[in-house]
Amino acid sequence: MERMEHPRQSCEVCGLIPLAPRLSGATDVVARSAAMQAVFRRVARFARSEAPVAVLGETGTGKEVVARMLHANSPRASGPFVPVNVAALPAELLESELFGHGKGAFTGATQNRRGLFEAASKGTLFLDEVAELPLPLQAKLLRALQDGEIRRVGENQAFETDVRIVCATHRDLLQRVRGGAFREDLYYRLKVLSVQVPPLRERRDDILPLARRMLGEERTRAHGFTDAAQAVLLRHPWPGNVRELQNAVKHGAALATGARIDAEDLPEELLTPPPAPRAPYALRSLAEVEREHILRVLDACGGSQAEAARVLGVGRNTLWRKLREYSAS
Ligand SMILES: Nc1ncnc2c1ncn2[C@@H]1O[C@H](COP(=O)(O)OP(=O)(O)OP(=O)(O)O)[C@@H](O)[C@H]1O
Repeated sequence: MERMEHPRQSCEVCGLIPLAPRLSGATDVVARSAAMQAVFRRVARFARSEAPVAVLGETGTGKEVVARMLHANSPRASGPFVPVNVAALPAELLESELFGHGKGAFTGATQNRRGLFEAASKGTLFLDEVAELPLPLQAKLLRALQDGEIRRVGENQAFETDVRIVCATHRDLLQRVRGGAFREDLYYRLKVLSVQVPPLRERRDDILPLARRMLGEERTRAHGFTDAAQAVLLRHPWPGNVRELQNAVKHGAALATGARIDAEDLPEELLTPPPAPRAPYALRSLAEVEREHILRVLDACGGSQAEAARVLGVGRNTLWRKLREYSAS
C-alpha cells in the first residue's frame, strides 16, 4: 500500500479503503514497510467492530491518520469523524465542549449548546492525548461509555449517544493507571482493542516513500533527493517521527535551488551526526577489573607497592602476590 490512488479503490495489501485525498493532512497515507502494513491490516479488521480502539505510539507517528482510517473504513464512514485534543483545553471548558451545556449552566452560557459527543452521533469521536484527561472528566466519560448516554453541563435530561470512541496517546497509559493519574476502569473501557503505531526509525522502508510523497505536495522546483540527502534521511533517528520528516522536507524544498534536494538543504540537526552511541558496557570478570584497578593505583603511586597497598587497603604481601600472578600471566 505505497499509494492508495483512488479513494474508492481498496488497498491490495490490507484491503482498506484510503482516506479521501488530503484528509490525513498534506499527504496520502504511506505504508511501504512491513510494520506499517501489519498496522493497517489490523486497522482493517478493527474498522468493522464497534468496540473502542486505543491508538498508541510516539508523537508524530500517525496516530490520527490511523484513527481516520478506522473511521473511513467502518460502517460509520458516512457519519462524522470528530477529533478533539483533550490536552488543549482547561477542564471546565473541555467538559462543556465534550458534553455540551444548557442555557445558564455557567456565566456566559447564554444558550443551549450541544457538545462533541452529540456532534459525533452516528460517527466516531476521536479523543486525542487521552492520557491528559482530567480525573473528574474521566469519571464522566466512563459513565457516558457505560450508560450510552450523556448529560449536558447544567442539565438533567440525558441524551442517548451513538458514537464509536477511538482514543490516542503517546504516553504509557498503564503507567498512568499505576500512578493514579488515570482510572483503571476507564483504561479497560477504552483499550478494548489497541493498535501500536511503530516509530519511524523502526520502519525505515517508509522514510523515502514518505519524503517523496511530501515533496510532491510542496511548491518547489525540486522533484527528488540527491543520494547524499537520501543517506541523511535514512540515517536520522527521527525522534519527532513523520511530523519531523514533514518539516525536514519543507525545509529542503524551501532551500533547494536545483532539481533535487541536497543534503545541505536539510535542517542542520540532521547533518550533525548524532553523538556516537556509548560503547555497550563491557562485561568483564572480577579478576580483570581487579587487575586493571591495581595496576592503575600502582601507577598513580609512582610504582610504590607500599603506598599502593595502603590505598587499596590490602596487605603488602597480598599485593606482591597479585603482581607476581600478573607478570606470570
Ligand atoms: N503513513 C503516513 N502517510 C502519510 N502521512 C502520514 C503518515 N503518518 C503520518 N503522516 C502525517 O504526519 C503528520 C503527523 O501525523 P499524526 O498527526 O497522525 O500523528 P500523531 O501520532 O497523531 O501525532 P501526535 O502524537 O502529535 O498527536 C500528519 O501531518 C500526517 O498527515
